[in-house]
This record gives sequence, structure tokens and C-alpha cells, in this order.
Amino acid sequence: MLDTRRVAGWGHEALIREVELSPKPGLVDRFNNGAHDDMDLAMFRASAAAIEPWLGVFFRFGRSECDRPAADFLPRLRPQGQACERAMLRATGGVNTHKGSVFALGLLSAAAGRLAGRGVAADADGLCLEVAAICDGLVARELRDGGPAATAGERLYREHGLPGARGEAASGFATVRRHGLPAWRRARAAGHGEEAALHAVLLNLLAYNQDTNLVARGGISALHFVQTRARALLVAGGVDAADHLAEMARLDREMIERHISPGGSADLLAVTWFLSRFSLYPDDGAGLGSSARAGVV
Ligand SMILES: CC(C)(COP(=O)(O)OP(=O)(O)OC[C@H]1O[C@@H](n2cnc3c(N)ncnc32)[C@H](O[C@H]2O[C@H](COP(=O)(O)OP(=O)(O)OP(=O)(O)O)[C@@H](O)[C@H]2O)[C@@H]1O)[C@@H](O)C(=O)NCCC(=O)NCCS
Ligand SMILES: Nc1ncnc2[nH]cnc12
Repeated sequence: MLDTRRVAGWGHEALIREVELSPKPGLVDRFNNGAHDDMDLAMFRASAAAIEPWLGVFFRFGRSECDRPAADFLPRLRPQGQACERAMLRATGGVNTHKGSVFALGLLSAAAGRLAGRGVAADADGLCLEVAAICDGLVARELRDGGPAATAGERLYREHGLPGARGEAASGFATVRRHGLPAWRRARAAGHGEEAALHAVLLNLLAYNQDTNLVARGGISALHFVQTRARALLVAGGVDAADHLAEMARLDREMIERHISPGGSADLLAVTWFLSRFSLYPDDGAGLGSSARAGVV
């Protein structure tokens, strides 16, 4: 049965599997700290532990307000999301490890609660469409018509039209549904284990996600550099190429040299794994018992 413990546990596990996947170009992993001098693996583990209980709070809040119109829900959820951000910052000594993940997994946990409260089986698409309904109009309200840019994300929308985490959520995690989850399912159906499947997901996200973190540090050329390199690796066979891990390690070195980090793609990697738990597809290793496979309440 889908409940608070299961949703929060999957959210925490998603953050751990993301940070422990290695190598990850430009990102913190088990081998190095990527292009970061203020974050390491232990800090991400502490951050994930601080976030986990809040995912249960968001699920319960969504379930308790399951009949509130989606358009009215985000303003009531946001203060709790900001409290979770503060808990994350306390755990990291003020370093922003998972701001994007708090937003994405917070929305998905609350959406799971809303569907559970309505007695609706929660599959990946259903969750994503519920998040899209909750975030409807968010980009126009906060990025197009908002006041002066207070964050990198808001500035990059003005400069390049990149909607970042808000746009991804308002689209119902379209990048995850179009690129992340299909890559996961193809890799699992081909017999790859979870690690290789996550590498396939990451490569597809690097190739197609409009990651504002890359642009914030390296300008639009950094985004184009990463997308071009990732697409070339996909053409060369992706995780089926014999030298795939060596090529990922090479891209890692190149991104560290450029001091660029795809933090948004790391978040969507965690979101992809989280959503794979709600899959209706038995061959993708969702690891669920039949009764809970569709997230049946
Ligand atoms: C809605 C907000 C979260 C928007 O925040 P912001 O205005 O900052 O907008 P974005 O830049 O668009 O998003 C913030 C983070 O989201 C991740 N991200 C970036 N691009 C994408 C994308 N295309 N799709 C999905 N997610 C994306 C990214 O987060 C990750 O990277 C951060 C770590 O990397 P780092 O380079 O270290 O980042 P910095 O420390 O900022 O840079 P340096 O100084 O080190 O160089 C980490 O956050 C990762 O998660 C973006 O950073 C926010 O305004 C908001 O409302 N938050 C409140 C919570 C809430 O509303 N919750 C509701 C549900 S509970
Ligand atoms: N592993 C990671 N390294 C750097 N930034 C991140 N944001 C989310 N996960 C990350």
C-alpha cells in the first residue's frame, strides 16, 4: 500500500542512489566532488536524511488537502517546502545541496498524497500530471511576470528563456517522461542492472535537459558543450559501449576543468528513479509487489 513511510523512503533512496552513482560528470559521487569545493558525499547523505521526514509531511499534507483545487494547493504547500529547505541548510552548514530536489520530490510526494486521498492508483504519468496541475501558470507568474530576478534561475529565464526547475515541474516533468524513464526502461528491458540503467538515464538527461546550473556557472556555451558531448556518447552506444565508464570519467575531468556542474540533471536522475517505483511495467525492476505496483492506496 502507498503510504507516508513508503513515499518518504523512496524519496530518500532516490537521493542516495543519485549521489552514489559513479562516475557522474561534474557532480559529487563516490569518486570525487565534481566541480564543487563546498560539497562532498557525506554532506549529500546528511542532506538526504534531513529531507526524508519532510517528504512524509508533504505526502500527508497532500492527502489531507486532496480535494483542494490544484490551483490553490501550491501556495499552501510552499511554506512547508521552504521549511524543508531550511532543514537541509542546517544539515549542510548552509550549502545548497538539494534545493531543486526538495522542490521536485516535495511536489511529487504531495501529489502522491493527493491521489491517495482520492483513492486513485498513482502511476508515474498520473503523478506527473498532478504536479503539472499544481504548478499550472507557475512560470508565467514567477518568471515571466515576476519582479526583479532574486535567484540564478530567475535571472537565467530573463537572459535565455530557460524555465529551470519551475518549468520542468509545470510541464509534468516532461524531460523525465520523454528521456529519463524511457532510458531506464530500455536499459532494464535489455538486462542491465540498476547502476547501468541509472547511467543510461543520466546520459539522456545530460543530452536533453535545459539545466540552469550549467548556464549559471558557464554560460549557455556550457549547456551546449555538455549536451553535445552527451549526445555523441549516446550515438556511440551509450551504456552498451565497451568504454562507456571511461568516457564518463573523461567527461567528468573535462567538466571539472571547466568548473561546471549539472545539478539540475542530478535532481532529475533522482526523480526518474523515484517515478520508476510507481511503474506499471513489471519488466523495469520497480521491485514492487503486485499489490503495490500501481501505487494502489
Ligand atoms: C522553485 C524554486 C526551487 C526555484 O529556485 P530557483 O529560482 O533557484 O530556480 P532554478 O535555478 O530553476 O532551480 C533551482 C534548482 O533546481 C535545479 N535545477 C536546475 N535546472 C533544472 C532543470 N532544468 N530541471 C530540474 N531542476 C533543475 C538545481 O538544483 C540542483 O543544483 C543545486 C546544486 O548545484 P550548485 O551548482 O551547487 O548550485 P548553487 O549552490 O546554486 O551554485 P554555486 O553557488 O555552488 O555555483 C541544488 O539545488 C540541486 O538541487 C537548481 O539549483 C524555489 O524558488 C522555491 O520555491 N523553493 C521552495 C520550495 C518549494 O516551493 N517547494 C514546493 C514543494 S514542497
Ligand atoms: N551529486 C550531486 N552533485 C552536485 N550537485 C548535485 N545536486 C544534486 N545532486 C548533486
